[in-house]
Amino acid sequence: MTHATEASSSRFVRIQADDLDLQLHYNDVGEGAETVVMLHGSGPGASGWANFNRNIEPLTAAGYRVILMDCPGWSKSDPIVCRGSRSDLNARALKGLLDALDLDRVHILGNSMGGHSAVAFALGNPQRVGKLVLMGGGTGGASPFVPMPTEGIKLLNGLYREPTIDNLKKMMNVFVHDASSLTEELFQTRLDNMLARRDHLENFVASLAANPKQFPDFGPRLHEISAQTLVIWGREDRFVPMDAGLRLLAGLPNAQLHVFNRCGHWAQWEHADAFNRMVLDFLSH
Ligand SMILES: O=C(O)CCC(=O)/C=C/C=C(\O)C(=O)O
Repeated sequence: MTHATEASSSRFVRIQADDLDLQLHYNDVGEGAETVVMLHGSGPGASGWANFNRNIEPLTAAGYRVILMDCPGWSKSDPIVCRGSRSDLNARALKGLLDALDLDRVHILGNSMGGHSAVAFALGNPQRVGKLVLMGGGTGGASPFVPMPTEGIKLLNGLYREPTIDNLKKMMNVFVHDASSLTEELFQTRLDNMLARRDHLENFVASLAANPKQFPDFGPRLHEISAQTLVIWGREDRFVPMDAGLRLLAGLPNAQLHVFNRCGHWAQWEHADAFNRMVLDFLSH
């Protein structure tokens, strides 16, 4: 079997859905009767491939088709200033992508902003959702325990305003529990991704100025989602605190929660092997 690369799986599609008319970039890997869509987080330079490079192959090897959607305003997707709910904007973009690909029903795995967007999609399109996996995200809203914005989000916003290698390292050191796992190569790749699209960086800052609360609190509506949901969190998450995972567990009728010890905001990367086994088990039962 040949391994897919970012380049070999790179695709573009024009979506025209409601008031959205833009070009989206996505990666399409593997073949299978069931499809898992992966939605990345909101950091500068993030993309589906950057967030999930340790998770694609185990899923495709198990027989799933994996679609990595780059949200509007990230990577090779079109730029946008978001003045309303970014969770809902991404959900509309996902609906446009699934319509274009003729996919009726998919599982959705979302990281941070991707989790918020997966929940927004499930609320608007319940019949199109198989199972949900939410890591470090799923709803906005205040933490009862941790001052907000959190340390990680402050660093993330600072990096958007001043995209330097020093600010990138400060942010990434807070991403993970064990910063010794971060390599110079990883920093450089992420820096290159960021600086390749200064329009995305500027638009994110403009979006925050237009609406500081880009990710609404879905708490009051979580009970509407009947999809089986696996919520995964890092105990040392300094971006979106673990109590958000408890709010999801309390609100989603069919949710279970797994908390990794010694883990920051990137559970799918920091604990990739255990994460992949857990997701495969969850999807197949
Ligand atoms: O503000 C929030 O609730 C979401 C923050 C978020 O999505 C951060 C994600 C960061 C990454 O995963 C990344 O940049 O790779």
